[in-house]
Amino acid sequence: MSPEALRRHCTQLEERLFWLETFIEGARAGTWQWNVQTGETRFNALWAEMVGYRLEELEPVSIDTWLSLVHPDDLARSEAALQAHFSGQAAFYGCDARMRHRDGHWVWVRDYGRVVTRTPQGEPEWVSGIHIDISEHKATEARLEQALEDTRQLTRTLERAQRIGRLGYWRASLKTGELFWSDGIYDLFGVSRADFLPSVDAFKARVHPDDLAAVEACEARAHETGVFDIQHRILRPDGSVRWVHELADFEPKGDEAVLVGTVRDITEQKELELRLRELSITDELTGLYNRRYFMQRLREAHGEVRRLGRPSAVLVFDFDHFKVVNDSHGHAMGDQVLRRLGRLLSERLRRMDVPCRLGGEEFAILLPETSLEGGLRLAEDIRREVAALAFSSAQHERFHVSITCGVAVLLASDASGEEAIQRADAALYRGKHRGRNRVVAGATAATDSRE
Ligand SMILES: Nc1nc2c(ncn2[C@@H]2O[C@H](COP(=O)(O)OP(=O)(O)OP(=O)(O)O)[C@@H](O)[C@H]2O)c(=O)[nH]1
Repeated sequence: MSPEALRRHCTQLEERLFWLETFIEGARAGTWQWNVQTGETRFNALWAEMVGYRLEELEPVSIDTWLSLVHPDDLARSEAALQAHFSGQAAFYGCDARMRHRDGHWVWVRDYGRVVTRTPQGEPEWVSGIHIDISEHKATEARLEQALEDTRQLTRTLERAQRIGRLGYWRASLKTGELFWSDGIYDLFGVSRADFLPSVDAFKARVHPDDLAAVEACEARAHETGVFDIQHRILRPDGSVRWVHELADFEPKGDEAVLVGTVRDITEQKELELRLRELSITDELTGLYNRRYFMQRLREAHGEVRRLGRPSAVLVFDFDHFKVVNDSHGHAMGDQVLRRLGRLLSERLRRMDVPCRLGGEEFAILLPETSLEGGLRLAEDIRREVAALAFSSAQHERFHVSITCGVAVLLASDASGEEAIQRADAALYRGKHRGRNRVVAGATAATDSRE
């Protein structure tokens, strides 16, 4: 090489060295070189600075300098990474390790390196690498990990609390129909995460058909009131029915209508509530409605007659000579007769009819959408069927019973529904006088002549 070429080459080398140093400084990288065979080691000033020393203070440096500063728990990892590289398994050596700072705290370094020369036998000889201080990054990572763990813990607590409270939470986009369910809701709906993809439509398909209109009305109302609050039934795939309470409000998100809410299993509470309601309107002995409920329905029916002209009839009847039944066959037998009548009425009347035990051995039936003629026909049927019942006393004596029944219709001109009861009662009284076991029509505006 000519002296001129040599000078150019040297200048180029110097230039490259200069730039290399700027890269290293810019990266705040500590550099190391290590002769694996002799243990000779070289560090740059930044390597020492990273752990709070000036390079001179660490002299004489060797591989032991590194070994004395690295965290004992990280040594094995570093050793394994080195071996992986030496054996050719890994193209580079790379390991995160802690080094003790002069102040006593630990500095996290990312350590990269690679074999530069090998012995004629192929053993690694010179290895070089760099240290980058990643303490800040590690601290952020630790904070993130802690935050993640806190979130996991919170989620576990939330899920547990929800399980205990039989509560699930959901998020529905009414615009796209997308729906998110928490785990608890899958259990509540009796479906598995694997086979069921929640969506607003899929949810509605699980709502009890009788409650769907109410759920949709509640959804429509929610757009105005901002609140979605409804109790309804759901049908599970196994055919069972559960009651749920949904409570939600809107979360404004772009132009999407997003409802966020909770769902709670209230089946037991609802069944108890329905049972209590049933008990509060039922006569214990006969299973028919009680007087209080009957009067309430009578008021409603009277309102409908007035407002809509919808006709309703009432039957009032009691047993004939019931005292004799009690006296001859015992009070328990009398009760049995009353229960049998309860069964007969429950079996033969329409769902909309309201049979009730007014008290003692006196009964009434409200027949919505029924004329006087219709009421009289039904009363006659019941009278006949009661008369056909055969009872057998404890002493095996067979006996029959009969009823006398008064029938009246609710009139728009009545001040209250009770006036119809009074007319039916008056007809019943006349029936008793005429010899019992009969049906008598009460007065109506059109049939006053029957009085
Ligand atoms: N076993 C039983 N008897 C009852 C019950 N409530 C009322 N009674 C009886 O029903 C009878 C009603 O008697 P009365 O009002 O004189 O009427 P009745 O004997 O049916 O005679 P008429 O109605 O005039 O045909 C009384 O003996 C009551 O004790 C009840 O819950 N169970």
